[in-house]
Amino acid sequence: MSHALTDSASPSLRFTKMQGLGNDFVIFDGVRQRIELRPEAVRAIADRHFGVGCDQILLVEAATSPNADFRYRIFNADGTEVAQCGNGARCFAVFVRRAGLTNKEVITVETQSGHLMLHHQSNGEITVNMGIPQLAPADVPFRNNEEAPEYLLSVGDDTLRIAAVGMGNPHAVLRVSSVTDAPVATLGPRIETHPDFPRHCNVGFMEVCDRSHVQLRVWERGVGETLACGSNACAAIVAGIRWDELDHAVAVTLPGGSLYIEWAGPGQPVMMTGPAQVVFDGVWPISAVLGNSEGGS
Ligand SMILES: N[C@@H](CCC[C@H](N)C(=O)O)C(=O)O
Repeated sequence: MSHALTDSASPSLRFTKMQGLGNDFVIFDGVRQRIELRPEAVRAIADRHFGVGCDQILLVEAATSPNADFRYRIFNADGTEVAQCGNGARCFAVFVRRAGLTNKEVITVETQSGHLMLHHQSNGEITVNMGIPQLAPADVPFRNNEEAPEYLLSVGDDTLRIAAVGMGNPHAVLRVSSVTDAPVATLGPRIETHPDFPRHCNVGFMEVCDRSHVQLRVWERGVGETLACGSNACAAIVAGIRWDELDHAVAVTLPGGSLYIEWAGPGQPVMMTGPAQVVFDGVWPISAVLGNSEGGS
């Protein structure tokens, strides 16, 4: 039997639609349902016209290591599996408590980029320890011989100044004088797929308002422009601090709302605080992916 997406008990899967600053997710409980997500299933569910519609799908599973509470997997709308998602991490934290999978206030979760710690705050927001940023080019990964706060990147006839930062996933960050006029849709995909980023990258266009406030728009790898990207917001603040243009605690205004990011400096983890909200619960028919009414073959 070959399934694009399977559930041992029924031909449908329960999901919860959530959003963190408008970066939206379909979240599946893979602890209580047996789920295998293949790229064509991800694309069908994420489709905004023929599916549920989302930027990423999150699959919550039982932990595989004893020092974690859960494992969670992240899939971009184009079907690719990726290692990190800041807004998704906050939604995951709300999801597991609401689903009755845990009542802990501090949750440790395994991801492909390592363990993350998530703290529920008394005001309902979530703080995520996003880990220590990767600054060595090979770790981003980015093709350059030496580590530097800024690199030159040739894109067509232009030479851009960018930062390359790993947050468990790869990021480029550029300064712009105005996020409103930033060429996100034109330059974003060219930097995303630039050969100097061998695994492609998420691209942030950052306007520094003052040392404790920036505005940011993000072209996300595997999605396009989203209303917010938590991991790129972390990368942007790391870049801005390394350029000595920002203090160590910064408010980041994205099209979908604001995050608060703190970073003490190299070797220290980035802390991200922001909201996460449930939009609705739903049921996805497996036949919608398989193209038949049986839910299997
Ligand atoms: N929206 C996320 C990032 C999701 C993954 C990213 N598109 C990638 O391919 O690395 C966030 O909030 O961090």
